Amino acid sequence: MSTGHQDLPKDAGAAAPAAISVRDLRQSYGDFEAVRGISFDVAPGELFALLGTNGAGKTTTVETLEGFRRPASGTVRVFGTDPYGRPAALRERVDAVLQQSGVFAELTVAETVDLSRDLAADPLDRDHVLDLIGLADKAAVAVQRLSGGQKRRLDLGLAVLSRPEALFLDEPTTGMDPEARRATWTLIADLVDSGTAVLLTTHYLEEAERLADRIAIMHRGEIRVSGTLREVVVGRGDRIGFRLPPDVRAGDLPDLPGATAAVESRDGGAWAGYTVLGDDPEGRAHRALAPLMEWARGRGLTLDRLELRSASLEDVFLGVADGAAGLVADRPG
Ligand SMILES: Nc1ncnc2c1ncn2[C@@H]1O[C@H](COP(=O)(O)OP(=O)(O)OP(=O)(O)O)[C@@H](O)[C@H]1O
Repeated sequence: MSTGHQDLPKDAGAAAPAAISVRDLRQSYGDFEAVRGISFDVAPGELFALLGTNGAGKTTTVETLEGFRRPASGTVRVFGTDPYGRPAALRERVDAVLQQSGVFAELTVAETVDLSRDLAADPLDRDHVLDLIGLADKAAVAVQRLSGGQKRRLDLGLAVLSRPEALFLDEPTTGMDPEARRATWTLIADLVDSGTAVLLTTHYLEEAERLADRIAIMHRGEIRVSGTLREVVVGRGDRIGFRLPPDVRAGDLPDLPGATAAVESRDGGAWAGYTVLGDDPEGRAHRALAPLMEWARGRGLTLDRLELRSASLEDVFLGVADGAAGLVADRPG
């Protein structure tokens, strides 16, 4: 079995040595620089989500870590080893679900699993793998007759059956229905709990919110934002919203501490929205809400559909895509 982590190279001073390490990575296709100096680490038992706009450089980064591309400059290491050329020492410890699946279309699901099991040192049982990916009833079906989502589940099963210590997942749930996606999240979370280091790319922000210990958002080859989910959303403020009461105009809305107000038309009505920023992320929403309620009480108003929420990962992502990432905390660099 290859899941023991005790023989990892020691990294003096660090609590957990990085399983995956990227430093100042640059990659080019001809004259075009697709990855422009990015750095991050992923520890054993940690899931790091690499998010980003189309063409941001995520797949290029994952392919470099997988050993398919040599860095133009900078270094990448997986368990302290240069992955370029896919050295044998890493092949037993690392697996991946890449965007292009490499399975044979004519083989059955069971034959495909068996083929991968033959290559692994201490693989999971075939039936266990099929149960994990919800394809037990498709064991005798040819891969070419699976749906797109089922093929993706098979790809994931092939990647996890070798019990990898590091796993690269490049958009692993694309094409899956919501139930299969949730089952896949459980499978991935269990792997992380067992100590696997996972690098995930996804366009499903909810997937990153559910699974990621840390997140980075790439745009045009650079990491624009990184940190824990809390760290990346906190800089974009909390949101207070309600339906603008009849006879109240934008100019009548009260000033709230640390907040800016806006009125927008939506669902055929006018809505008031405050963005609450401030040095005290834990208490700032309470401090803004209290005078708002006081104002409403003083005017005898009810604030219909009143909502208070933190900024979402989507708010942060859209800010990055707009080039407005300057508001957000913790840029590497
Ligand atoms: N083989 C290639 N030759 C030339 N340019 C390429 C090649 N592969 C990728 N690129 C370009 O490099 C940039 C980064 O591509 P990459 O696939 O890494 O992005 P991505 O973040 O994974 O995008 P997506 O979210 O759309 O999958 C894009 O502008 C892409 O057009």
